[in-house]
Amino acid sequence: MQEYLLEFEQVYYTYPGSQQSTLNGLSIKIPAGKKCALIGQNGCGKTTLFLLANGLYKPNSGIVSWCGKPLIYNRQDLSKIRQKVGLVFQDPEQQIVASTVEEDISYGLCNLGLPTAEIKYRVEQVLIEFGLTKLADKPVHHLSLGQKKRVSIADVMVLKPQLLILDEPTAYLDVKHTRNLMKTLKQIHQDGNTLLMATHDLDLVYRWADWVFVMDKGQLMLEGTPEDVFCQQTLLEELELGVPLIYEMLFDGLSPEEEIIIERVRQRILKDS
Ligand SMILES: Nc1ncnc2c1ncn2[C@@H]1O[C@H](COP(=O)(O)OP(=O)(O)OP(=O)(O)O)[C@@H](O)[C@H]1O
Repeated sequence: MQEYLLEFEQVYYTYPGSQQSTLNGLSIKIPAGKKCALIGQNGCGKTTLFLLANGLYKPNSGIVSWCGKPLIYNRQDLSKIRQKVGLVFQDPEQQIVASTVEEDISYGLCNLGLPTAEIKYRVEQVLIEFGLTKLADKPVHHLSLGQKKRVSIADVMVLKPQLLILDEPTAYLDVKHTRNLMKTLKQIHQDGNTLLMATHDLDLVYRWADWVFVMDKGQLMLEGTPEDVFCQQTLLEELELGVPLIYEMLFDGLSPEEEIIIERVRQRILKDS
């Protein structure tokens, strides 16, 4: 039976001072062990969902649960949920707090009050895993954007979250750094973690995700495997989201011969992902 890590049930959220609610009865369940993608227009509420997911914001009404238990908004429980739900912001500058890479990665562990030897061990492991050992003593503000993104994921992964949430992780990255990042995420998933990524890159969603959520105006409109979701061309066009390039071609009225070739390409994309 499918287990769910994080669940939102009829969640409403309005930013203080705002006239309009951002989440409008959002119900969504994040399945354990999957690579989930979250798509939706700018401003539909993806980042807001993430900020409620790890307890940074509290719903005005509705329930946010972790492994079937509603979150309790006290200091102790929030500290626990923030270890289980790791949130990587779109802009690494929002996340990086210390002056060197090593200090930055150890920051969260120091806050947890772990023994020095354990902090040292875990930081060393993560530096190796993320290929950051050579950069350990480097000032963070000397790093490239791709390196900063890697550090911001390492900052979160060192806390061993069960669910890693990434807000547009490939934004502004070039092809090489996007590929490296996707390799890193593949490894994180193979290590048994659940991933939830917001992105506007539908081709990436098609290649990478095994479950897709579609949001609009603070609500969940559609969910399913990439194949099931991207078949819903009419709805996706209504939501002004479009479809991955390969589906655009398939929907484009191909000749039977062309259809066979595109279908082969589609199978190849899925095989390589
Ligand atoms: N601090 C805030 N105060 C008031 N309104 C906010 C605040 N942060 C976000 N909003 C509003 O909430 C809505 C949802 O924003 P959110 O950042 O969650 O969208 P998003 O789906 O992540 O967008 P994008 O794809 O552009 O990142 C937008 O209308 C935004 O203007």
